[in-house]
Amino acid sequence: MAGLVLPLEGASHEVPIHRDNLPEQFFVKESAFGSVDSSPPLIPIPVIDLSLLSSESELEKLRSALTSWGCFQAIGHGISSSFLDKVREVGKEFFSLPLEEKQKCFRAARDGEGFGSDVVVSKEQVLGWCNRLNLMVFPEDGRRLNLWPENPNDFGETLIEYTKKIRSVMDVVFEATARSLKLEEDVFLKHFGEKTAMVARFNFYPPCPRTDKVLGLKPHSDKSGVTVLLQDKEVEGLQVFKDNQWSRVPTIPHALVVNLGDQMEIMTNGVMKSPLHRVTTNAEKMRVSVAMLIEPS
Ligand SMILES: O=C(O)CCC(=O)C(=O)O
Ligand SMILES: [Fe+2]
Repeated sequence: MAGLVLPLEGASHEVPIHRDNLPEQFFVKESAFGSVDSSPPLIPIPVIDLSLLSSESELEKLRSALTSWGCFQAIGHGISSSFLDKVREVGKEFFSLPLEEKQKCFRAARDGEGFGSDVVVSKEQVLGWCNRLNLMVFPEDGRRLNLWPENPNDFGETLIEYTKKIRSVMDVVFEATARSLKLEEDVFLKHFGEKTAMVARFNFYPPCPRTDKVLGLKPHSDKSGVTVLLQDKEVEGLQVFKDNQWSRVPTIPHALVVNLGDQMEIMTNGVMKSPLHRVTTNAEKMRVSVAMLIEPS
């Protein structure tokens, strides 16, 4: 529902929202997954150097990460830090445009693509403090360019370049994942080939006046095969649920967070995990992340 973009826009540009008048729909109810401000310990998710995956020890780290956490921070992926900065930057530039400009990319009701906040399906629904821009980036003939921002003017070329680079990174990860499980090297690659669907999701979390009650994204697992996430360079927020507690995912500016989605958990009969994760809010700073959701064909 496009109109719901407005309260969040107000927080960053227009009518300031005060602690006392935040709509209740944003308040998280207590759940089995603990409260919002549970100050989780910083148990870092594993870090895997993709350039070392020819070694047995790094491969074993990968296997252990995917079967216990279902996610890891990938370094040594070959994408330059300056290009990762550029990807974050075009996202930030788009989100900081006036609402009239962003409206050109608005998501229509019942459409998954375009710019907007949570799709509202029930009155009871708790809303996330997040605006998102979803765009299909692969296959090429699936791109709906009318929803792609024209401003900043290098948005499109940057996203296309990023898509290519993420596809190459994923080829390495899929091949190594298969080897780590002692399976045929192409067992995953052949499910994520030419017919793979890839969606880019730019998440934008404005500063929030009630960090104690409101989440950027509620606990969820991704429905994708695999998600590759570029976190904000400075502002932390992502948390992963493991062993009955939330762990913070520290920001490593040049790393990509790889997390498995439900379809990989199903394809591997639960040997690999699709982790539950959530995003907290920040009172002073906005946060941007860019998720690439990769679906098996
Ligand atoms: O913003 C983040 O760190 C996580 C985003 C996420 O979980 C998602 O887009 O599904
Ligand atoms: Fe997610």
